Amino acid sequence: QYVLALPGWEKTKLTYRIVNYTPDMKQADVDTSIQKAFEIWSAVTPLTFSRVYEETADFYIVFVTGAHGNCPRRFDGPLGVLGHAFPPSDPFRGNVHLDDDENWTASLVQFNLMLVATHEIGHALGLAHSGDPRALMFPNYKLMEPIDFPLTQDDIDGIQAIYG
Ligand SMILES: O=C1CC=C(NS(=O)(=O)c2ccc(-c3ccccc3)cc2)CC1=O
Ligand SMILES: [Zn+2]
Repeated sequence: QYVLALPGWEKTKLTYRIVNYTPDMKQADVDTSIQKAFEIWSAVTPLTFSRVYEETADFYIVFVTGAHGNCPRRFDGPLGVLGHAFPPSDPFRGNVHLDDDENWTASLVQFNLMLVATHEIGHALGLAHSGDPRALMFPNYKLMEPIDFPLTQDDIDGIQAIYG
């Protein structure tokens, strides 16, 4: 009986750690933005995400710039790529890196952390980019109105194809 290599995580109870903070925002706003980003995905999947503080976690939210640690990818200074994350099939899975050469906000001013974090967490859960310009997994950042943007059906179809 072969084990199906699911493109997603093999468990539904997942944990995340906020490793460091950006100087652009109040720490409480970072906490809230990240929590909401995870909630968006847990609302449409059987997945749950709980925050841990010291021990190992499934997801690490890290603010970094340029070349960072042993990460195979590097950032490009202000603008350009805002973040990157690794799919569940990748040995770096769970790492969600945000480019701290960007200006991070909790408002409509770019770049809204919750928006970008939701996109990157979508990747970390196994989603690729979407062709739907309204989708959260669309490759280009654009501010969504209103700020409590809903997932599009395209995003929901994508994540439910993996976690059903
Ligand atoms: O794998 C990649 C490669 C390039 C990326 N570009 S980005 O960091 O500028 C980015 C682009 C779009 C978004 C986004 C799109 C729709 C809604 C919310 C965010 C977030 C980040 C993001 C990414 O995850
Ligand atoms: Zn990285």
